Amino acid sequence: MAERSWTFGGALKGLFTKPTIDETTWDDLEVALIGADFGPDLAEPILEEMRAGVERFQITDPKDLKRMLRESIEERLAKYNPTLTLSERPAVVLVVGVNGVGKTTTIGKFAKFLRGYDRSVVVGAADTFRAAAVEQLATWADRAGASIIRPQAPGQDPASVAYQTVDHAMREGIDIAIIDTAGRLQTKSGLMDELGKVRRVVEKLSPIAEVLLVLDGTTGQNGLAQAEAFIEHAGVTGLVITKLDGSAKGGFVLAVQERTGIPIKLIGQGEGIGDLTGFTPHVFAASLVP
Ligand SMILES: Nc1nc2c(ncn2[C@@H]2O[C@H](COP(=O)(O)OP(=O)(O)OP(=O)(O)O)[C@@H](O)[C@H]2O)c(=O)[nH]1
Repeated sequence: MAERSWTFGGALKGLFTKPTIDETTWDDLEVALIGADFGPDLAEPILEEMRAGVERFQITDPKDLKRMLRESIEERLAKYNPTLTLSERPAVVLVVGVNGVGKTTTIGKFAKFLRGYDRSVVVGAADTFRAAAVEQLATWADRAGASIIRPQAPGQDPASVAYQTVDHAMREGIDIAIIDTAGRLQTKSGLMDELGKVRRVVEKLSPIAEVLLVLDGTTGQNGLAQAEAFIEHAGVTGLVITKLDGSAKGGFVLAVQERTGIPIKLIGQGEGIGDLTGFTPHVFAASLVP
């Protein structure tokens, strides 16, 4: 991840190469933070903290300010625990989020990621209304070396597919069951009812280990507004931020964690099957402020 290019790093470059810290430093830093989608709620306190630090430690070298910024971001990112809880057997993972954010791709990448740790995986295609979605998921499962439970007929009750997936995992001794869910229904309450039913039915067999909400990192704060219903109703335990490859919006990662109080657990950085990593605040902060 460290070798990825982050536009935010570029935005800060000119800033930290000036010979000394002056009044323009603060304007430039504010513009850079807002531009990188930290949002005003975070940009303000970070700026204040940096100003106070510069004063207190009599810092004049922009390089020292840069180090202080990186440390502050890391500390803020590390406030939540990014560890996935997958010790149950099977560990049931529900993946939720609106369509188009990269949910299917993430499930494929996640299955591959887990296979890399020698965990067996079954994915459940509980987004049953779109045949194309089932096929797309099947392709990813195949590439990842995971098995798949599909609906027997289009439009089959998503909860029954989810049930069959967990049941299959239990019978076959499969370590992880990842369940894809619908991202859009006619109404928000319909969607939440459906998710609620999936949960109840699955929980008859096994506790749910993780509910991962997938968010598109390029849509920033807007994307978060779209996902509000999931946060309120779906019992989300972790966030997955996708499409961060080459994104200028890396600050969104910190903003979304602070706004929701839900830890980031996975980061998607490309369309390839290997382009998913766990979330490591130290590495991420170093990528944001290189
Ligand atoms: N650059 C980049 N593209 C991604 C990433 N994750 C997903 N995508 C792309 O985003 C698009 C949508 O991804 P899907 O996985 O189909 O999204 P979805 O949420 O399942 O959407 P539906 O299939 O419409 O429900 C695809 O073109 C993916 O290749 C990522 O981390 N980086």
